[in-house]
Amino acid sequence: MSAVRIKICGITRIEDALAAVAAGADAIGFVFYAKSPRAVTPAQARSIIAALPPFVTTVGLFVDMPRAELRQLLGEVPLDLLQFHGDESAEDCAGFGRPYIKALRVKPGDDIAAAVSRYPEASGLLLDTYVPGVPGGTGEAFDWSLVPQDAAKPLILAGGLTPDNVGEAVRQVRPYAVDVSGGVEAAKGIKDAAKIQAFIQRARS
Ligand SMILES: O=C(O)c1ccccc1N[C@@H]1O[C@H](COP(=O)(O)O)[C@@H](O)[C@H]1O
Repeated sequence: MSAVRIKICGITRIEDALAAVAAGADAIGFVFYAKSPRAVTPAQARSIIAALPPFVTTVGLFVDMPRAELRQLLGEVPLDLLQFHGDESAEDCAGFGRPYIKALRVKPGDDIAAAVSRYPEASGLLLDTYVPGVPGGTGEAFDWSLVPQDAAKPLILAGGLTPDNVGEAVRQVRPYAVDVSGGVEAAKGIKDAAKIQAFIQRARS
């Protein structure tokens, strides 16, 4: 089995992006959702991306952004992959000329395999925790036993992951990738380089 891929999300500063890459992250994520404490402007994201070395996937996170606004943003920021984290349908996610992943917010009793089948064009599905009224970035984990072992798409595990629980999460779920935001922060929107290092080392050990 290949090594689990790792995305560090909610990057707002060049130094945090470089710390993530130096620690071995495969992807970094930018939150384009104004209500998030980790929100960045297109200009901020562009200047962080300009500082990156090659072969780092840049991901833009959106929550029900109007199509015209998203199209304009994609003309301004060189994003490799789109992460739809709201109530977008498969049609809402398509037609932007970029691969995408769709976040599913998981709650007890959910049939994740059935939800995956609703997004046949997605590159993968990201599993986050359902918390009423909050689209994501809650720092809460869900019941990992709900994750199917034979999903039709690569699964990215998210929601409340930390350096302390990511090793067990990877052992139990065997996801394609893991995604973290709050678990590697010193404060909202500010990453902690030591936590990023510990997270990546434990995810892959
Ligand atoms: O990070 C945010 O503020 C955010 C806002 C709106 C939607 C998603 C958001 N973050 C994503 O949520 C998951 C889990 O985050 P955490 O590790 O539990 O803090 C992750 O994919 C973040 O990218």
